[in-house]
Amino acid sequence: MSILLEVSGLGKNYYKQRGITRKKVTALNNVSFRLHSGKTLAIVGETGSGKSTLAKLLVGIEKPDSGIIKLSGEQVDISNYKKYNHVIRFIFQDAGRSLNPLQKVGQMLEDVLRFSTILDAEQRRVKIRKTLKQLGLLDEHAEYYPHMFSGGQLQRVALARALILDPKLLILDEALTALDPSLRAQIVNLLLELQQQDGLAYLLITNNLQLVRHISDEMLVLYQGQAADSGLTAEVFANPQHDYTKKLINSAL
Ligand SMILES: Nc1ncnc2c1ncn2[C@@H]1O[C@H](COP(=O)(O)OP(=O)(O)OP(=O)(O)O)[C@@H](O)[C@H]1O
Repeated sequence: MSILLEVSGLGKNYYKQRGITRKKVTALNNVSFRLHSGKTLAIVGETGSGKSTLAKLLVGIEKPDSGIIKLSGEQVDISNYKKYNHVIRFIFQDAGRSLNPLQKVGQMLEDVLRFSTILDAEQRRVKIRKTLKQLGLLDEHAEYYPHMFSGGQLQRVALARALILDPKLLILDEALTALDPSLRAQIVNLLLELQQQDGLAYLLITNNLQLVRHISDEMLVLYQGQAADSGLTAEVFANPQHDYTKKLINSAL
């Protein structure tokens, strides 16, 4: 499998105003990793360790202060949103509930295609039907508003919006956390199927270590913005190096 995403020396600082002084917060410091096509990398770490900052840098919501991001071997300026938003898509926690309540699902998907592709109206219609089907939804769901779906279906709609552009990488930032266990299992199976069919890569941000163990090939543990441990998931679980990772894994056993 080829290297899809290569991140080297990524760094990001924020500045918080405290009265008349500005306090520097280093959210990420010199973080590097690689993700191969068709594989899953889990990012874990305590609250404030920089996980969401990493996701925001990878989808261009924030700009890094240092470091290089390469996609398929080519250095990219990911903040060129229109150029890369079909390659890297993301869904956040409670993604289903962040859908526009006044917009039918078909229209929402249509807008994504109109904004980011050159497909004509008929091609867009076919693509919407195909994507709904791929996610176990029906043609008629295109006419539904978000409130007409169950929680699990809503998560599928959010996935449809993320996947309709045939991305190579999907970032799931705590996207499965709010689901109840049986629903989560359904969505995880769906994600694994899609990965096998299409060679999608996932960057899974979560503190659910069972999930990490179940679906990730590799993991990166962030601690205070830095990589504390990284490597094959089974190896990190078997032989954690950093004290924080040891504690984290012990608490999950
Ligand atoms: N926009 C911002 N302005 C100032 N500080 C920020 C901003 N966003 C994040 N930070 C700070 O950067 C650090 C990393 O935050 P981040 O949200 O990436 O952590 P996280 O690991 O995703 O945490 P959580 O699991 O709670 O979501 C924290 O100290 C946070 O307070």
